Amino acid sequence: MNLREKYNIPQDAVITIAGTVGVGKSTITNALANALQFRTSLEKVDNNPYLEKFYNDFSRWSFHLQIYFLAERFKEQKRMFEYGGGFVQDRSIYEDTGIFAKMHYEKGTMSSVDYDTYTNLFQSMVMTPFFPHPDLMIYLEGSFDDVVGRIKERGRPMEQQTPTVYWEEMYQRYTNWIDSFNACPILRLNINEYDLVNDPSSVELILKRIEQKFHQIPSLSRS
Ligand SMILES: Nc1ncnc2c1ncn2[C@@H]1O[C@H](COP(=O)(O)OP(=O)(O)O)[C@@H](O)[C@H]1O
Ligand SMILES: Nc1ncnc2c1ncn2[C@H]1C[C@H](O)[C@@H](COP(=O)(O)O)O1
Repeated sequence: MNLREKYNIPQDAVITIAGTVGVGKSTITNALANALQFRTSLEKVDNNPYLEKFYNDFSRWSFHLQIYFLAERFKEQKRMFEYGGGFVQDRSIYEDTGIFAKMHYEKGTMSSVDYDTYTNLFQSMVMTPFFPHPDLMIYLEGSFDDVVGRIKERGRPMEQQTPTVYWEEMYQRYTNWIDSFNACPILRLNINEYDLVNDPSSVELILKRIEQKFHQIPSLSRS
């Protein structure tokens, strides 16, 4: 019996991983997909033509970057549902608008015209009854110091040069955003509850939590 069967996780499930930058989404995405024999939908940082420019000049590039991310995530969304599920996704599409676009608009690094254009596009593409939502969102949370420690340890130059207040603002926004998120069921996971880097077998603790969550919600407990 494989781990997916052991923990009664449907083979067509789509699980999305949410949480602030550096909290550990990519790490858990790969570990869960590997354990479940699911495909991954990864956020590609290296080939992003706007990301570095954006970190150098938020005002100049924030709109371009949001449009780019929206297009990429929408393509990925389509791919996941065309395959008939069986995916773990690194970051949900909801964070782009609920966290990033909103934050840049409210902080003055995206104009109101650009923000309106972006949110109209987002709403007509995503927030419609025709858009399939994930079966489960795993929301990763941890202390701000741990998260910033991980950003430093990972060492992406564009993130190192970004002032800590940027990560603080984002961290606060995530904390508020998740409390009112309701587009799909949520499993909250504290990053101190598992350690995929030093103890790969801790993926089973996470699978157990997913199984319990799927059981609590009748619409998720298909097999
Ligand atoms: N359980 C863990 N313990 C220690 N370090 C971790 C753990 N999970 C992830 N990391 C490290 O934290 C950094 C950020 O993780 P990553 O998965 O890239 O985060 P995200 O995708 O959320 O930005 C990486 O250097 C990664 O190796
Ligand atoms: N929608 C976004 N707007 C601005 N920046 C974003 C967005 N989505 C991701 N990012 C940035 C944040 C990080 O620097 C990289 C990758 O994110 P990570 O949380 O490390 O996977 O892209």
